[in-house]
Amino acid sequence: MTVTSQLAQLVAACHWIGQQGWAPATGGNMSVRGDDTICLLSESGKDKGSLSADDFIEVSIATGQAAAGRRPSAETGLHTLIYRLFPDAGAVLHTHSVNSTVLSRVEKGPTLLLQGYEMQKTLAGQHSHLDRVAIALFDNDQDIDALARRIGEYAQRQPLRYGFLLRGHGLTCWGKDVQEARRHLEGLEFLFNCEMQRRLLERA
Ligand SMILES: CSC[C@@H](O)[C@@H](O)C(=O)COP(=O)(O)O
Ligand SMILES: [Zn+2]
Repeated sequence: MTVTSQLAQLVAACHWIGQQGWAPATGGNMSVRGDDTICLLSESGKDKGSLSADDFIEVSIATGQAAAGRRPSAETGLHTLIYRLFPDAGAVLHTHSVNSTVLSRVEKGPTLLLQGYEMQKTLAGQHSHLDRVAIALFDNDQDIDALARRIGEYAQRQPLRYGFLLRGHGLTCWGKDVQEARRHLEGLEFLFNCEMQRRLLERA
């Protein structure tokens, strides 16, 4: 698949994310891999629900640098980290849904455990609701380089799959291409919604 067609799919995914209410008030950022060395990343501060292909900036995966005069996402360092850690990652989606923002604060442990849900099978390689899927959770940080270092160190010690939650901030997830990243996002958001409601009802 060409980068041009992946970018067209990413733009469509951004519009869909906006319609879901998962990128309010310019929140969120999205990217697609160009090749081993560059990715195309959303420009900082734009409404991610109404982006066009021109709003994506070429960024070096090694350095996070973009061409002079354009400002890629404030969270560039998280996208480039994912492309460096996972050579198979072809697209990264970061969103600010209410469920991911709240659940990531309610869960105090290092991972959000998902088990017992048929929809776990929306995640690549998952075949049974009986298996446990652990979504990593990190405390938020305005220092993105420090946050990226912390996530990188975690990935050296234990598996980091599908995506991670930042406490009180949102979800960052990826896939081998835009289609898979979008399926992971939709599947995880569905599972977060279920988990929120289950926790609320079981408390009552
Ligand atoms: C709108 S506040 C959220 C931002 O600080 C950030 O978390 C975010 O997701 C969007 O930043 P951006 O620089 O536009 O990619
Ligand atoms: Zn964000």
